[in-house]
Amino acid sequence: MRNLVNWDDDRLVGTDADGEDRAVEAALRPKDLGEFVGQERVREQLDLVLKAARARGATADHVLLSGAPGLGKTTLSMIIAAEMGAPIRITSGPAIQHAGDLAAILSSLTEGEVLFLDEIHRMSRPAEEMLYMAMEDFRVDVIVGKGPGATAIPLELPPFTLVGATTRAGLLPPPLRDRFGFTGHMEFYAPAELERVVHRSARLLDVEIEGEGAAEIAGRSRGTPRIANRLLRRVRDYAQVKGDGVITQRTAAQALEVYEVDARGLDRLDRAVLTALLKLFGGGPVGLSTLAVAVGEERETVEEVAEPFLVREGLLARTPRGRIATPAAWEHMGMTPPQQAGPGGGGAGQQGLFGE
Ligand SMILES: Nc1ncnc2c1ncn2[C@@H]1O[C@H](COP(=O)(O)OP(=O)(O)OP(=O)(O)O)[C@@H](O)[C@H]1O
Repeated sequence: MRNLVNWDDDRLVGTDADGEDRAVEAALRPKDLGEFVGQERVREQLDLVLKAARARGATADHVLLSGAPGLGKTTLSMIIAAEMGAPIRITSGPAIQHAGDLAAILSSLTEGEVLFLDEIHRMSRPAEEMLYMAMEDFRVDVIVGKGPGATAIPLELPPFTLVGATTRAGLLPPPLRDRFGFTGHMEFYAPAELERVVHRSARLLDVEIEGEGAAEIAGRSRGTPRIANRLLRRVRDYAQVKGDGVITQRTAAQALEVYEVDARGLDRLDRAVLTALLKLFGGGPVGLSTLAVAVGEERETVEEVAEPFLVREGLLARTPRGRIATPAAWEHMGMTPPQQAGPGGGGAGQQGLFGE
């Protein structure tokens, strides 16, 4: 079976960072809250939290950031450290499988240090329980020995700020969630905000770009700065090879057509799903398995890789009877729904056959 993570990695519009992303992201990260584009509410609230902590001369409260990949959680954690004049340690939930791994990290923190824990919902249970006490009392109990002879040795920790990141705050057990003093929910970015991200990155990458070129890239970036920066790099390549290096609306549109990212940010897989749904099943309802077979992909790929964005965009709906295309899907794909095709048109009468 095809690995879903790899599917997402391979996509130009995938949200997880690939090797090239990681190499350039460090250079493109905003360094302070003023440079951080969008997320007005989180930015404003965080600004208050940090200013108040600085005024008290205290370590900032623990911060939980939730939101989809690539929206700037890592960037924001680095900004928190920078604004507090503190060092930062970066690790992730899956990297902490034993409570001992966490104890080793916690005991080496310095006073005021920021600990960024990405994918905090994927930590092991024992590590999670150790974290409760560390967050609340700045103390951990290190268990030495096994069985009846095991002893808990208390270890004092310096005050630190935990910044936890998760794709969904709801995935966290309430006792962990409650120990954060501030929770910021990161939203997808509006096109105008992504335009600012693209302009800023173009400046840092020393690429000349026109306003309409930035708008074209922003409109295809699925509300996500990481994707905007990735598309910018591919469009830059195209502009250098096929033009004079300047990114105009035309070069951006042509380049992204070559890379099969359409005007709304849909790629080949997304369009294959919509095409099957519209052409073969008259817009649905159709069951997920049937749709997946029609697209030639695994059920999970359709459900977890393609559908979330199609649903978010209002192009596809998941109903108890199966998947259905919305009027916006017909419009986006330049097709006419069966009921509007005149007498005898479309296969609406057969739709029930394909529901699951
Ligand atoms: N608000 C923003 N303004 C400008 N650039 C941004 C912003 N948010 C994110 N970026 C850029 O997007 C890229 C991805 O951001 P980041 O790594 O912080 O995302 P993330 O939410 O931590 O993703 P993941 O959950 O996959 O680790 C970075 O290169 C960063 O420069």
